[in-house]
Amino acid sequence: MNGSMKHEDEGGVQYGSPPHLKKGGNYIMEGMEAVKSTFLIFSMQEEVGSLARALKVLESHGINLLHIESRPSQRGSNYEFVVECCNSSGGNIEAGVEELKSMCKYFQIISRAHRGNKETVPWFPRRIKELDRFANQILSYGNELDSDHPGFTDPVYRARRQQFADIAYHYRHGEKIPRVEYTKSEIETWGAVFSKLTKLYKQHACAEHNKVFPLLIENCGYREDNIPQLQDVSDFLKDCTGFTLRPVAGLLSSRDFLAGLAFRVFHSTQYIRHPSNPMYTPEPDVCHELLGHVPLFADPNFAQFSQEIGLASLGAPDDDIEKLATCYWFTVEFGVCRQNGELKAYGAGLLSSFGELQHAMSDTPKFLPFDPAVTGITKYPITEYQPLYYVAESFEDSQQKMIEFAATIVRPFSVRYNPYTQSIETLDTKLQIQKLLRNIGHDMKLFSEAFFKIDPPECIM
Ligand SMILES: C[C@H](O)[C@H](O)[C@H]1CNc2nc(N)[nH]c(=O)c2N1
Ligand SMILES: N[C@@H](Cc1ccccc1)C(=O)O
Ligand SMILES: [Fe+2]
Repeated sequence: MNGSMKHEDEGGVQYGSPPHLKKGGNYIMEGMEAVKSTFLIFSMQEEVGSLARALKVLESHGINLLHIESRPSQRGSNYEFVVECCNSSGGNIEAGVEELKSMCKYFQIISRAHRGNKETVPWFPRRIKELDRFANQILSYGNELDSDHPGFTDPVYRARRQQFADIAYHYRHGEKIPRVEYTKSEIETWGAVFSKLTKLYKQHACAEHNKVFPLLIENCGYREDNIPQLQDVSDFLKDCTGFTLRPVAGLLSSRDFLAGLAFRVFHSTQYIRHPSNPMYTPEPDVCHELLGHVPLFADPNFAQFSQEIGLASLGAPDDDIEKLATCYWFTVEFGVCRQNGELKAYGAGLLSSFGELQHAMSDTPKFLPFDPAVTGITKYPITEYQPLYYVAESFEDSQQKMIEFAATIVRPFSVRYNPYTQSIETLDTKLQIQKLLRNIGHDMKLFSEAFFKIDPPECIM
């Protein structure tokens, strides 16, 4: 990966803390935090000339303004302002904030630099476009990840990876994902993975995965001799569940990755694993995303489940993100469930690695029942087969338990995704809740109308 992109040790949370990772090399810590800007979201008591007055206050404290926007407020007052600022020129954000706060009806601070500051909510994207900010916040080999990976020392492979990284860095929300012409050797690697896995799926994949897979063959060019294009897969998912793909250069921090899910956006790598070891790779690659994850994102229940996990993560404290990410790891990435009395794989990391799938379906590893309270604090390795898997009673059961666990995360507000504006609404006023109730009223009316049109009324579930 780009050698100039250093990830500093921010003293961040240890995610998973596998023992073989270097110190400071947290698996999925809080990204690079390239720009530690702070977002102030507020509405003023007096409307006339209010933004100008607010900006004057900030300027008088020497605060650098990076971006300003005004929108109709969802909270009932006329306008809401969002000001992105930073301290870099020796200004004093704290003092500026104190003064501004006293003039405001509503005031919230979100910041990447939230640690140790009780009043600051960890930064999260509020509009889908803000996912563009994740582009260069990835973890890379030689830094956070072990460098004993064959692809790390192969200069041809490194150069190719750089091309893919460039696509991801330059990608902006709303653009088509660039099509890639894969080389003969890359297609061979894909072919080896594809043919081996599709044979194993029949016996070892969960029913949900097996159900969707033929659709991907029909619609998205899933074939042994073809690596599907991310844009085609994204278009297909959009039709099924509204999920879309975004190219990403590598592993994102848990916080960023989960935030994408809140918008029904899945960050997908586009490069393929090193040809020396098709049966297992320690990093996500296009095989992992397309064969492991994508089939389930086409399932409406799973899509909703994923979005709920994403929404639960927004603005959550670091230790909750860590638990959520660990549960995500042991379910969506490496989950095993019981179907008709047999163990089946539903985790994407199993469904994309024929080495680990066979390992997981043997009696070598340990199996324990999935329980978020226990699972959420379990340590796990990331660059080798899992020694332990958590077994769900069913696929639905693990989703249900995860949702219940997510509900225990404490935040001063609730969040809701508005699909029309593709933005996150934080719900913290009566007016917003009244509006929500009105919407539910409309839905109920539609529901009863439709119900009575069905003659004779059939079972509605
Ligand atoms: C949320 C949890 O940490 C999970 O394993 C994430 C982390 N970051 C990621 N980043 C990318 N690009 N792809 C992934 O599948 C993941 N998985
Ligand atoms: N080990 C998986 C890829 C992966 C890496 C890291 C996390 C999850 C999955 C494979 O070989 O397909
Ligand atoms: Fe994954």
